[in-house]
Amino acid sequence: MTVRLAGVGKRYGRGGRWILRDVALALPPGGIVRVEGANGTGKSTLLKVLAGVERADRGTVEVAGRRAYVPERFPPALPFTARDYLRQLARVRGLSAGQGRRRADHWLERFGIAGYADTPIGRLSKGTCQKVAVAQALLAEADLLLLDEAWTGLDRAARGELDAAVAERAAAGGLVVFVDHDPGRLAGLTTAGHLVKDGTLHGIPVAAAGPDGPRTAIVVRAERLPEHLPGNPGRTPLADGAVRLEVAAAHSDTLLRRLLGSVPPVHVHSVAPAEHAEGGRP
Ligand SMILES: Nc1ncnc2c1ncn2[C@@H]1O[C@H](COP(=O)(O)OP(=O)(O)OP(=O)(O)O)[C@@H](O)[C@H]1O
Repeated sequence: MTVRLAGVGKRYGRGGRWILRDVALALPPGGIVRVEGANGTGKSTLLKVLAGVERADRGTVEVAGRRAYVPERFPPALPFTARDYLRQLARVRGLSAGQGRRRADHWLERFGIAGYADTPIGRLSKGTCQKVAVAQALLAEADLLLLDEAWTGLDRAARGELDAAVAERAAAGGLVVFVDHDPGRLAGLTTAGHLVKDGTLHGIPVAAAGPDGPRTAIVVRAERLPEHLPGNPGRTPLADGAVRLEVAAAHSDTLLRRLLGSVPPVHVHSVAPAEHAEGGRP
């Protein structure tokens, strides 16, 4: 398990109201978990406890591995440029200077903000600042990624990138726990859901991409395919050297985005519903 909570209670200040009263939670690696609930019920509090930025007042909190967290409110007036901030954070997380540089540049590029890399964070627009907040968490490649309304304020392209990044993290064995008020967020990718109510968690159904649901086949040709791909597609080598990837349709957009952004490049030959795909279904 990446996360195991038992009997967790949290209140702010001695004698304060118990926000979380009795939370039990066990989450294995490789999942995407939705946390929902009405305003003020304790969703952010739960994520803070998971992130280790707030301590539980009772119960046990076990988290295996490295954590990264996008808080609901990102402190915007930091005395760094976006690039320096990301590099600093990478260093704090134990990455080498070279790795930090590469990952900072990678995420600045993916979120379309490389042009703002040398701008002090305090002068960035709200949405650009949010992209930096998201990038600092993603560059850690953490075992537990916590996203508190991380999509808020992002433009459409960045929301898609974040969706893809979440799918990639889960495909690589990471656990992602997110709070978002959009009920459709990561629909089809989410593996479990919990409602926070009256200080406890209640399991809720999620529209997971079932093994019997629609699938998409993508035929590609590449010198080298990335090891981890969103949705863990099945890979079938074809006679002409191409590879047929088959994935749950809900993952196909994120998989395509990942393939199109791959280095070395991946050439996409066809995309089709699996039953009509080139090469047929195995
Ligand atoms: N630092 C704090 N000090 C005191 N009370 C706090 C603090 N942070 C949160 N609270 C209170 O704890 C309760 C739960 O807040 P929390 O932010 O966890 O809820 P939420 O479900 O994430 O809400 P929202 O959907 O509005 O973001 C609220 O009543 C809030 O006022």
